[in-house]
Amino acid sequence: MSAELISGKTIGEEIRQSITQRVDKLKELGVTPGLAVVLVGNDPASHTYVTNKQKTSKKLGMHSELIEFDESISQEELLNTINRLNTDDSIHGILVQLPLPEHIEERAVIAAIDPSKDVDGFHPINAGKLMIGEEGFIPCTPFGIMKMIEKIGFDLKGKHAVVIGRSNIVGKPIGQLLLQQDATVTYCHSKTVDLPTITKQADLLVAAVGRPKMITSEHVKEGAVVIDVGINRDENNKLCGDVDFDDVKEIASAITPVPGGVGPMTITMLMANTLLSAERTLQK
Ligand SMILES: Nc1nc2c(c(=O)[nH]1)N[C@@H](CN(C=O)c1ccc(C(=O)N[C@@H](CCC(=O)O)C(=O)O)cc1)CN2
Repeated sequence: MSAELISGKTIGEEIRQSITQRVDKLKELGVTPGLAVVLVGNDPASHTYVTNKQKTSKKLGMHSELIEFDESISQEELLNTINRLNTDDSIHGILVQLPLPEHIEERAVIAAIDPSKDVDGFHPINAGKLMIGEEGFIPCTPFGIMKMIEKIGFDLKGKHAVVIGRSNIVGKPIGQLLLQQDATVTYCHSKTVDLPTITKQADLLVAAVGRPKMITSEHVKEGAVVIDVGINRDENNKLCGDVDFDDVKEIASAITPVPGGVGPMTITMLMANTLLSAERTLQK
């Protein structure tokens, strides 16, 4: 058996087309969605991601601002910038690219963003809203994963979903979203005993571990849907996920590739959240 490929490039493109139409409508009503991206330091991967965020937002007709700081910026200066963006009416979405340099407290920076502009969905208010099923902002990667699951028509009701990873950005929120769709959710992590016995029971397996090709066919049930959140480099410095794609594709029913799977969905859902934030200003 060879699994169906769940392409984030294709699904993302479809979603972006509908975003463009909604942006045009909003502009006719006098609101141009505005995104501010804050980048600190010189991490090459972060640089690529923020460039893509900027390019994509502009392509969709949004207003986009990139604010770059040297690695040595103080936390206070960064917080001042966030405060300014919080009160700027042309900005509907603010994000601070992670990771931040060690001398800056990530939690304090995230908490300083106005929750109504927190298009990353990382603010404690939005994390809490997600937990109790209230409308806020859904973090972009888990949001993208849910869109992919919806697109392939996989009904989560009563299914066993196993999430490997418990980060605030991916693992915890995706578990909550799967639960909201009536899946039975199990979280696994670095201290889980006998991982394959648990993952082998999964109808849907989400791997967000950060270890190249760690998940093999030994971890996967025949016919399972496999979502790979990892972005790693293999022994030949080639981009790969947490899942050994060539091995697992033989037994899964559907699988996301790396690159071209979950990653591109993250940026698309950031655009969706920015648009949503701008649309909400008309409801106030
Ligand atoms: N403030 C945030 N920081 C970070 C987030 C986030 O959602 N908000 N997530 C990641 C980085 N990230 C977006 O910021 C991101 C990562 C990967 C991709 C992507 O499209 N990956 C490609 C491969 C890219 C490559 O060639 O290296 C893929 O999987 O096809 C998009 C966005 C951490 N920081």
